[in-house]
Amino acid sequence: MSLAKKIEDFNLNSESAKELEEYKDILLEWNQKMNLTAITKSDEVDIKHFLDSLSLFKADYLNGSQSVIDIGTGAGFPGIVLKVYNKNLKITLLDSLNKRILFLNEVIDKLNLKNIDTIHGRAEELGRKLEYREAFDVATSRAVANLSTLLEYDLPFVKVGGYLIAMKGPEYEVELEKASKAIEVLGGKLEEVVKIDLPEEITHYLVVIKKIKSTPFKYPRAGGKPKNKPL
Ligand SMILES: C[S@@+](CC[C@H](N)C(=O)[O-])C[C@H]1O[C@@H](n2cnc3c(N)ncnc32)[C@H](O)[C@@H]1O
Repeated sequence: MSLAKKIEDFNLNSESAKELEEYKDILLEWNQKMNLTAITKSDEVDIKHFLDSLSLFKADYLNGSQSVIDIGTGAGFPGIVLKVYNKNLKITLLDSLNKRILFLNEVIDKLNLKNIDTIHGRAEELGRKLEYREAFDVATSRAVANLSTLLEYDLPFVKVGGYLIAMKGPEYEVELEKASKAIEVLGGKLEEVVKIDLPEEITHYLVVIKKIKSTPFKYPRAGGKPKNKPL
């Protein structure tokens, strides 16, 4: 099945489809020299990286010109794919591993993407900086941390009235239960959970948290606490 066929639901235009093919070529080439993804078959990249990232458009939060920060973006999932699909989005890609940032800069350059930045650093440190604090309409993360930890990493970046969209597997229900205190303390409210069915019987969930009040300044906590001692 071609990429175009698999993603026909999304009405991807030919320019975006070409960009995704080029992105895949760069990803698989760089992946031979550095560890960017465990997914190395072209077809698998289409489904598990591209289609999965595009699934964020199934929820109605990214169809305008929102500012979006993708926290723990790794090789650019979902952030680069969001930009390729909706050129109006203002995207910031954040990751704590500099070699991944170098890769992302190369992709941005080769695909000639505009209005997209990269930041190298740890979410729990950058989220305390005024220039990033409550500066984004939407934060996204896939495969970065359990939900309680993720809330402390991501919600400080989100404007009041904005959203965190966490891409999760079937374990999301247990994570949500454990995260009820973190959601409240950090200024969030569960908005909805969107079920995503991908080919090959893969099911994912978008856990959407709305930011309803400012995150208290003592969060995110220092010293690895968000990860080691989740709220
Ligand atoms: C398993 S990878 C997932 C990458 C990508 N989101 C994906 O789904 O393919 C997790 C990424 O999060 C980054 N990361 C983990 N903790 C982080 C933190 N506290 N701040 C920033 N980046 C972090 C790692 O460097 C890594 O690139």
